[in-house]
Amino acid sequence: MNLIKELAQRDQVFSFMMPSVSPVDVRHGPILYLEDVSVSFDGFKAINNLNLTIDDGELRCIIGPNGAGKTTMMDIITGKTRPDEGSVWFGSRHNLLQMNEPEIASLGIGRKFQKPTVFEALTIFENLELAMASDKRVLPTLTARMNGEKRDRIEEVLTIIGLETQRYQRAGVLSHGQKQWLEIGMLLMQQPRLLLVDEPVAGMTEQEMERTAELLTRLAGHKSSHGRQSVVVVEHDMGFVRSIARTVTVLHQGSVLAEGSMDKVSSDPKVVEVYLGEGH
Ligand SMILES: Nc1ncnc2c1ncn2[C@@H]1O[C@H](COP(=O)(O)OP(=O)(O)OP(=O)(O)O)[C@@H](O)[C@H]1O
Repeated sequence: MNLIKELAQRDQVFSFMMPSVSPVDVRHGPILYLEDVSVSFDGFKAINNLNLTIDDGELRCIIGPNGAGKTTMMDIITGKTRPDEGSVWFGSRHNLLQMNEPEIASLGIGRKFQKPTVFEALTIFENLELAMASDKRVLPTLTARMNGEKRDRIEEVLTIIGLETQRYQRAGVLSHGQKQWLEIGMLLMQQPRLLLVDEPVAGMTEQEMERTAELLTRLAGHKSSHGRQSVVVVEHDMGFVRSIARTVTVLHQGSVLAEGSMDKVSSDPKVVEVYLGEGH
C-alpha cells in the first residue's frame, strides 16, 4: 500500500537520487539550517537532536536556562565545535561541517561574544578601519578605489551604530554599551549575511538597552551587496527579548523545547516549568 503510494508520487525524487546539496535556497527562505545535530562532552549530550532553521533577513532570539546548549549551538555554527551527528548548512551550497572557522567566517557569518573586545587605545574610526583590513575578501590591489569605498563604508557604519560624533575619540573612553555597538559595527564592516550575537545587553543601562533593541531590529533584514542580513540573538534578559522578538526559540537540554511568538512560548506550560525550576 505504502509502496504504491510512493510510486504514484512521480514528482518526488528518491533519496538516493538527491544531489548532495542542502534543501535550502537562500533566495526564498532559510539561510541557516541545522538538522538532527548532536554533540556530547564526556558522555553528556550538550546538544541533542537539535533542529533549527533561520530565514533570510530574520531576527531570531534564542533563550533557555543555563546549560541549555545556546553557546554550544553558536560554537557549532561557527565551526569551533564539531557535532557528532547531524548536518549544518548555510544557504543551499555551503556545508558548514566541511569548513573550518576562518572559512565559515569568510562566508559572512560574524559572531559577537558577550564581552566587548575593541582596541581601547585606538579611535572608533581606527577600530572600524582595522575591522575592514582583516576582511580577506577586499583585494589590496584596488587600494585607490577602496580608500574611497572604505571611507564611505566606515561613515555608513558610524551612522548605523550611532557613534558619528565620537569617531575620533579613543574607544577606551566609551561606555560599556557604546563599546558593544562599536564591536557590532566592526562586524558590520565585513557586511555579514548572518550575525550571531551573544547576550548583547548584559550590563547595559535601560537607555542603552533601548538603543540596542533599535539597532538589532534595524540590522535584521537590512539589504547589502551580499544579500539580506539575518540576526540571531542569545539573551537572558526577557524584557529585552520581548521588546525585539518576532520568533523566539527556547532551548532546553540541547533541543528545541518551544518556538513561536514571545506570547506563545511564555505561556507554554513546558517553558514555564523549565523557567520556574530555574528560579526565574
Ligand atoms: N567543552 C566542553 N566540555 C565539557 N562540557 C561542556 C563543554 N562545553 C559545554 N559543556 C556543557 O554543555 C552544556 C551546555 O553548555 P552551554 O554553554 O552551551 O549552555 P548555555 O545554554 O550557553 O548556558 P549559559 O546560559 O549558562 O551560557 C553545559 O552543561 C556545559 O557544562
